[in-house]
Amino acid sequence: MKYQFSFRNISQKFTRPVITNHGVWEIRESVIIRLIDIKGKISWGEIAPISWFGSETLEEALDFCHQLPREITSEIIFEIILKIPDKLPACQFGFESALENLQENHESLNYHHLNFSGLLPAGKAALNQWQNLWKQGYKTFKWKIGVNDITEELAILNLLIDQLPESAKLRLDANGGLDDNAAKLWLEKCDNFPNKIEFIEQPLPVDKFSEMLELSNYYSTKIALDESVATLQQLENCYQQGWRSIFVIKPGIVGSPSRLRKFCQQHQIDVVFSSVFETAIGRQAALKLAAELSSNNRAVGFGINHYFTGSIPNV
Ligand SMILES: O=C(O)CCC(=O)c1ccccc1C(=O)O
Ligand SMILES: [Mg+2]
Repeated sequence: MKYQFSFRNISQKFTRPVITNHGVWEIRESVIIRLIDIKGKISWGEIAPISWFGSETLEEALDFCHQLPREITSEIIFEIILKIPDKLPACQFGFESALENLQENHESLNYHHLNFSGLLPAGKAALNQWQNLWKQGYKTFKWKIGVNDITEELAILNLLIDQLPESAKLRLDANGGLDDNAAKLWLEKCDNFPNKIEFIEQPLPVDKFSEMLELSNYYSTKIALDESVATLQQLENCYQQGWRSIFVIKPGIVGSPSRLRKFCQQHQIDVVFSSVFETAIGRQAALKLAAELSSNNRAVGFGINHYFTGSIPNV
C-alpha cells in the first residue's frame, strides 16, 4: 500500500489584526498537507506553527515537508510520523491527525456539546464587541491584557464587568506580559469578582514558573498556564513540578495527538483547549481532541471561523 504525499503553504489575513503582548499579528500562514491512499481516499492535515509561542517556525515545518518522499509506503509512513522530532510539534500534530483521518470514518466526529469562548479585541474595543458575540450565543469571553497601560486596562475591566450579563464569564490573557507587581494587582482585582473571572492566563513569562506556582497558591483566582505548556514536553514538565491549576492546550502546536491523549488519560488535569488560528482542517482535528479530552466543562477557546477575511483557499 502506498500513499501520495503533497503539501502547500497558505496564508490568510485576519479580519482584524490580533494584538497581544507579543505584538501585532496580521497574517496567518500555515502548511496544508494531503495524503491519498491507494483507493483514492484523501485526507488533509494542517501544520500551523507559532514560533513566538514555542513551536517550530514555518520555515522549519516546510523544510521537514520538503525532505519527505512524495510517495510513502504504509510500512514507513507510521515510522516517519512516530519519529518526527519533538522540536517539530506542529508537524507531529499535522501528520498524525492526517493519518488518523485516513483511518477512521468522520461520522464519529461530534463536538456539538462543547461550549465555546469568544475572543474579544484588546483594549477598549472589547467594550463594544462582546454584545455581538453574546448574540451569537457565547457566554465566555477572553480579553487580552498586558497590552496597554495597566491603569487604563484595570479601568476597562471595571466597565466590562459592569456591562456583561450576570451569567457571562471572563478570562484574561496576559500572554506572559506582566511583571510581578502587575500580576499581583490583576489577581487582587480579580479576587473581588470570583463569579465573573474564570481565570488569568499566563500572567508571567515562561521562565517564571515557580513565581506563578506561588501566585496560584496565594490568590483564589485561578491561573492557567499557556505559553509555559505550549508543547507536550513542557506540559509534562510543569505537571511534574506540581502545577495542578489550569493547563491551556493548543493541539495545533502541542505535538503528537496520541501522546496528548495518553497524558490526559493518565492525569486528571484541568484543561482548556484553544485554537492557534488554524483553518477548518486543523480546527476539526483539534476540536476532536477537545471533545474527547476536555474537563470540568470548560469552554474551548475556538471562537467561530470569523478570524479570516474571505473563505479558506483551495489547496
Ligand atoms: O484561546 C483562545 O480563546 C483563543 C486563541 C488564543 O487566544 C491564541 C491564539 C493563537 C495564539 C495564542 C493565543 C493565546 O491564547 O495566547
Ligand atoms: Mg494564551
